[in-house]
Amino acid sequence: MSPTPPGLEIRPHPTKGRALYSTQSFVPGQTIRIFACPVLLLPSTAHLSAVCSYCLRLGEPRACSGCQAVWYCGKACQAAAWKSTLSTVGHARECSIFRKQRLAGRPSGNLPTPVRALLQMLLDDDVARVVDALEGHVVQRRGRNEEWKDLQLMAMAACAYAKGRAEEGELKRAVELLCKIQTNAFHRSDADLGQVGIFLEPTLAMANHSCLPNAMVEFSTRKAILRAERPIQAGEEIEISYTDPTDYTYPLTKRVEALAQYCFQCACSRCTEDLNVYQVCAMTKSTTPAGLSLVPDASKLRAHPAARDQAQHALVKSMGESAAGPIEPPPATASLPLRRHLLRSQYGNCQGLVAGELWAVTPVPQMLSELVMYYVEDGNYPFALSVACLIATASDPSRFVSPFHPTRAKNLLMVAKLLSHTAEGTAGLGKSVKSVAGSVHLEQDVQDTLQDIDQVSLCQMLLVMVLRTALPGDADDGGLAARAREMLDDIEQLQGRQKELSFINPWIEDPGSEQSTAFFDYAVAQQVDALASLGRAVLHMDFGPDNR
Ligand SMILES: C[S@@+](CC[C@H](N)C(=O)[O-])C[C@H]1O[C@@H](n2cnc3c(N)ncnc32)[C@H](O)[C@@H]1O
Repeated sequence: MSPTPPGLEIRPHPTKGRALYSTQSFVPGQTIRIFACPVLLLPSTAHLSAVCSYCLRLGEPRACSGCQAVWYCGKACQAAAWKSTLSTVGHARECSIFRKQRLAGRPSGNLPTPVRALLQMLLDDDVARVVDALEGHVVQRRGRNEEWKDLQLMAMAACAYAKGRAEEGELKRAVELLCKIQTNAFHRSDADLGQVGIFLEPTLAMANHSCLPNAMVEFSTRKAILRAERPIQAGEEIEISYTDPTDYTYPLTKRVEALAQYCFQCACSRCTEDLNVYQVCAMTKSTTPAGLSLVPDASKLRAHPAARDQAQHALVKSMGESAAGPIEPPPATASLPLRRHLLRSQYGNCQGLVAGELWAVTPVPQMLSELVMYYVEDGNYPFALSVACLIATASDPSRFVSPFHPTRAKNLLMVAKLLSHTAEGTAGLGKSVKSVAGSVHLEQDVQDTLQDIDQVSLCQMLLVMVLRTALPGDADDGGLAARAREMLDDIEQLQGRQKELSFINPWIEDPGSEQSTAFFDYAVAQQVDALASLGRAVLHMDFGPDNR
């Protein structure tokens, strides 16, 4: 294994095997380490023709003319991917194999992701040796019949591709390598695209899991960036979440299910005491710098009744567990009326949570995101905006205490994007609200609120917040920050905003000053809160019990 980079140390842990420890302190949002030399980085099969196989950027990549099983966004990425490096296997080694298979009428573009990953290991002993040193839980996995059969089938397929026919010993080694890949590879996801591939780097693979993590992993092109989510002291273990890319707030049973593939039981206090999101939020000391959170007064978040009240806690537990099962995003091809119908029934399942103002309890935030998409597709931007504000104020800050959490940044950007639509003209606004709403008062309220708000300034300040919480360099790598920067550039071109800028610029320069804090509260926090209140009313009117 390569030497551990500075700032980090790998040491044995009394119960978790090895662990990653920090050798210095880190503040929330700070980059702990960038891992730019993965031993494995490839798109998942479902995304093969949608992202570049080298940089994993979304686009319209073109298939390699040799094998037609791998796609690149341009010549530079194709050339960079061709040769092996010290850490990764070059495409040259697999291309000839894929080409032969294609000529024999067996296209390789639909091989399962783990088979393609294992094939790379089998083609390069140096890379395989690095993976050999990792934990694979081979014995436990052998005891799980179905999983073991799948692993053997995939190993046979990879061996057949690599060598034609495998000896028993080779097959055994292939299965073991596959176990190690399954235990240590990350689902390479980003806030925008979800899971688009897998990423494996041996030092990062030493990070253990907690449902109360103090660090997070974000991906940008070929890099994984380990970032502090909470304050970390020198000597402390660095723990990340292994469950659903950016979400460790699922109900306990769902988390246990998700962690089964790693063959351990989590013993963090979220698990052992079955704490709900509000309890975790209440016990987390927040040190959010000014100008980063839509709920600057964290004591408001900590005071949620579900953090203290036993009856509310019981409600969160029973309703959260029972409602979390049925929430599935509607099929991409579903018509708007069908989506509306599905959302109605999901809203009905979540009624107890909604009535208790438990907006941060899974699956409510996921359902709210679906509702935003529904209103967007229906062209009703004001309603979409009001529900997005509800997510940004009543769901996200309680679920993810750190304002640097990528889900929070993603939803802030969503609010900003929707504001850019609603700000476009009050005529369009009136039309779109009226065409959908059933209540004259609510239509009027939404219109009045939006007309009272300086939507352009609000949008500008939210974009500045997105950039403040984004990864350094993200704007150059085409991530969320790139889009925020582009929108901000457009706003900065607008003429005649001297008066607004005389307030906004001092806030940008010194968000912590008394004047800036008061301005932020008035211009951002209160306005988003007002829209979020309308979001509650919109949902009640459109999806509530009277409308089913
Ligand atoms: C990606 S590896 C992490 C490094 C690992 N500890 C090692 O020694 O190689 C994942 C494995 O670490 C162990 N692990 C991770 N988080 C754990 C936790 N919270 N409690 C116990 N074991 C854990 C499990 O064996 C899991 O399959």
